[in-house]
Amino acid sequence: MTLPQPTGEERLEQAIRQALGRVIDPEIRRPITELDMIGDVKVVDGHAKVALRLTIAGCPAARSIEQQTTDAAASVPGVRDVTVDVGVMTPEQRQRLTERLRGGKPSASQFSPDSLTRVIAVTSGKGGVGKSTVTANLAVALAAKGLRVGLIDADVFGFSIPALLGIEDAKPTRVGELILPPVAFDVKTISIGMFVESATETAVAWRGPMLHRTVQQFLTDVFFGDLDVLLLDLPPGTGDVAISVGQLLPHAEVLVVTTPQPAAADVAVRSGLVARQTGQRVIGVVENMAGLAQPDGTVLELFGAGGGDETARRLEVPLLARVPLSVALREGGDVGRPIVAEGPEGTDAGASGAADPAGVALQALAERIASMGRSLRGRSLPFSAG
Ligand SMILES: Nc1ncnc2c1ncn2[C@@H]1O[C@H](COP(=O)(O)OP(=O)(O)OP(=O)(O)O)[C@@H](O)[C@H]1O
Repeated sequence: MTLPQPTGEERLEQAIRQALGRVIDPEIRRPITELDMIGDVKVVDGHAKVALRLTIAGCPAARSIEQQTTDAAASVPGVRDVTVDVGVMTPEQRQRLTERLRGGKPSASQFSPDSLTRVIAVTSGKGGVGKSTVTANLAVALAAKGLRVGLIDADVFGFSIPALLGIEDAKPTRVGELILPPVAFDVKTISIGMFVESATETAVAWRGPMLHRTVQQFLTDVFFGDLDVLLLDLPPGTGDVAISVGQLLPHAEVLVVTTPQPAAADVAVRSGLVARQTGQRVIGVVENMAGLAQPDGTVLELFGAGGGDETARRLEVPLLARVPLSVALREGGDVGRPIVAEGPEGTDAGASGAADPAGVALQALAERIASMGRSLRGRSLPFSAG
């Protein structure tokens, strides 16, 4: 028996589907063919017609997906021109997609102790010590090393992460019950700030249970996909969010950011101790705003010295980095371009030819954290008895 051979046009249609497998949805970060976003593909006399189903109407990535679909189909030899019919998924198709993305599991935290993702919460005793700046740079530096990184900005009092990453106007896309986090510098980012109506409306007035539900929702309904590292920028101090995160992510590792001021060590130590009480493991301390090198070679210790060492000593953990005061670091934050995104050349201080010491220290911090591997505490290990 001979099987019917595909016609030339059927072969072209298959080749187009294959080429479309290279188009990645920028928010979900999977090939559009895997997401059932491609419907019929037809070729007649070299004219290709591709049905593209967007996840939602008004999808912010629509233009780019349509263009990439056209380009991919047009790249197939034998295709003369391409028409892309853009439509939107039906509610049933969207439901199937969200189920698939959840891996068939019911709505539950994606970051249970058994997940393969390292969860690192960044905390500080008080505000303004540069916790968000350190977190944003750490996330971008880890992503630049090829790790898959997610970042939750849970700092209700000063959700500064979107601005630090240059996405202050980004709004997450909703696909059914799933929320797709905006991506900046390869970091999937979600922030409480993306859910308040205007910059002047703040979430500060939110009460504990509402904050708890929001953090819980971030962990269940935001589609992060497979991550190597999830960073959380906590509000300063030991308030409701820190406690909720402690309850929801008891296996998280904790990084404490403090300044060199010895007097700040008390509150920094306290934030580490509260994290510890919920079962989390403090992995180290970062001293930020350390001495500023002067042109004459001296170091200006604007905020004193010793706070990082003191905090690390009292928490019995290593001081992982000392990040100096840096105009370039502050400016990078102001324009939404983290200093580590510039790479070693970008942190170049110009005339002196020396890389910016804050950028170097943050890169080294990322290096050190990546090399620590993930904690296996609280995780059930595979056991084989034979
Ligand atoms: N090493 C540094 N050198 C110079 N400026 C810095 C440094 N670290 C942070 N800053 C600046 O200090 C200010 C406060 O930083 P940031 O918002 O990161 O602090 P924070 O601890 O997250 O504050 P909060 O928790 O209160 O929101 C910002 O303007 C930031 O650019």
